[in-house]
Amino acid sequence: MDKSFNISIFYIYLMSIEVSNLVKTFGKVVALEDISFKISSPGCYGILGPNGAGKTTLFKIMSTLIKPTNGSVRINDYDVFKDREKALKNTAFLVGTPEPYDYLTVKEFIEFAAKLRGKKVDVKSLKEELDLPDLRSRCGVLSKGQKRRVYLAALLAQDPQILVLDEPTDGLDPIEIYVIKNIIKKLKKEKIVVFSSHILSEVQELCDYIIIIKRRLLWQGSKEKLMRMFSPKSLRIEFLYPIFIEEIKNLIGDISTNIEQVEDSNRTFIVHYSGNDNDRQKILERLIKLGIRSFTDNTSTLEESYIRLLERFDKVINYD
Ligand SMILES: Nc1ncnc2c1ncn2[C@@H]1O[C@H](COP(=O)(O)OP(=O)(O)OP(=O)(O)O)[C@@H](O)[C@H]1O
Repeated sequence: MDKSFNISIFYIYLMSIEVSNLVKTFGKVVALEDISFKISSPGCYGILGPNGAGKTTLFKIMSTLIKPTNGSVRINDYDVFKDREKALKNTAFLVGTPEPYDYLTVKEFIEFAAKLRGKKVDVKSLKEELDLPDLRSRCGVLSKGQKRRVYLAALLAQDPQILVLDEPTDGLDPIEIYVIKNIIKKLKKEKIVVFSSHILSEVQELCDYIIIIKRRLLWQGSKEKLMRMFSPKSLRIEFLYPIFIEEIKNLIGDISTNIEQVEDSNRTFIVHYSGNDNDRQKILERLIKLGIRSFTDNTSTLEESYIRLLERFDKVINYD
């Protein structure tokens, strides 16, 4: 068997993050309550949750910045507190707003980061990839977005297997966001990228797997499954002639979960249904009697599924 193939299997096999029964309290505030999940293959993993849900607390524990009240985090099968050096050797964190050292030049800072991990770095190719500022500039004079890119470049220079990025695009301009998104898309093919952002279109674009926390773990699973389970499907139907909503209700009221009239139109309606293909077919067969001009399947967004999931859990979980 090809030797490089063997090595790459071994490399992938080693990558893992295992969070077990994690609890963190700050006095009376319970930030994390019994969180467990395991990540063990390359991809982009979105950690989502509303403000104060515990995401940063989780990342801080993973990076050993703070200790948990209970539970453990293992990275590449090493406990991050008991075997810190081995656990974090191939892991890079961008948590909070870390900044490169003011008095080092961009090149010096990136080389310094690589040296810390005993790696050689091609700073010029990183400059191209991340559209970095002049390598001779002192980091202290850079803008916020430039500093973020330089810091990210320094993390990449360490060639980690796992990257934990807490809101890496927060406060950046659209071009900078575009650059960082492209880097993540590239990295996730071979590495584990754990990523958090409040911009759910970004998460939808980048992440394959979603973990939602709100103090407790509310969801873990593929993005597709989340969107399938928490977004009822809908059809946008345009009729040939003006229609009263009651006429539609009379025909499909037993199948549709909700019918909305599109603003300023008495011909276009959004018909929500369970997502079942048979129901979709029945809706169209029955409404054809009213004269359909066109119809499209409305695609739902991750944001809609996320909001729906939180609403559902808020009804059953008492967070007080
Ligand atoms: N050092 C601390 N002392 C006291 N309470 C804290 C501390 N750090 C976090 N908390 C509390 O723990 C909870 C979780 O905060 P955390 O910053 O982890 O949330 P988050 O999901 O990252 O929020 P955001 O999306 O707003 O960044 C909040 O109620 C917060 O007030």
